[in-house]
Amino acid sequence: MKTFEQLWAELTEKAETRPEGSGTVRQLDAGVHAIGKKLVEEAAESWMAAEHEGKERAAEEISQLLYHAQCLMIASGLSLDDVYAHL
Ligand SMILES: N=c1c2ncn([C@@H]3O[C@H](COP(=O)(O)OP(=O)(O)OP(=O)(O)O)[C@@H](O)[C@H]3O)c2ncn1[C@@H]1O[C@H](COP(=O)(O)O)[C@@H](O)[C@H]1O
Repeated sequence: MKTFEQLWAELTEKAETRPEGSGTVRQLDAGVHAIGKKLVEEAAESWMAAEHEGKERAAEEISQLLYHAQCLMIASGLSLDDVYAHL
């Protein structure tokens, strides 16, 4: 298990070091447009899971939504503080 901040630290490190076989590096290389599409897909899957598939599936889909939101932030050059400033 990891927190939002721990995942962020892991993903920003991967973006910098670009380890072989990292799905995150692949996502980032695909760019903002491709990541944005994935984010929307995960948002829809989160909605469907929450409405029809129960808590466990909803939690799983929402975790993927958060992962792709972080990828979009990194690909857009945003920091956590840039986003937290609006919360
Ligand atoms: N939390 C996640 C995470 N959530 C979602 N995903 C990606 O999102 C996909 C889920 O999308 P779908 O449900 O649509 O599944 P899919 O259709 O099989 O996926 P695609 O074919 O569309 O890629 C997964 O296949 C992963 O590619 C994630 N990929 C990585 N992480 C974490 O990110 C960290 C770094 O990962 P790597 O960069 O791969 O080392 C690790 O801690 C991972 O646990």
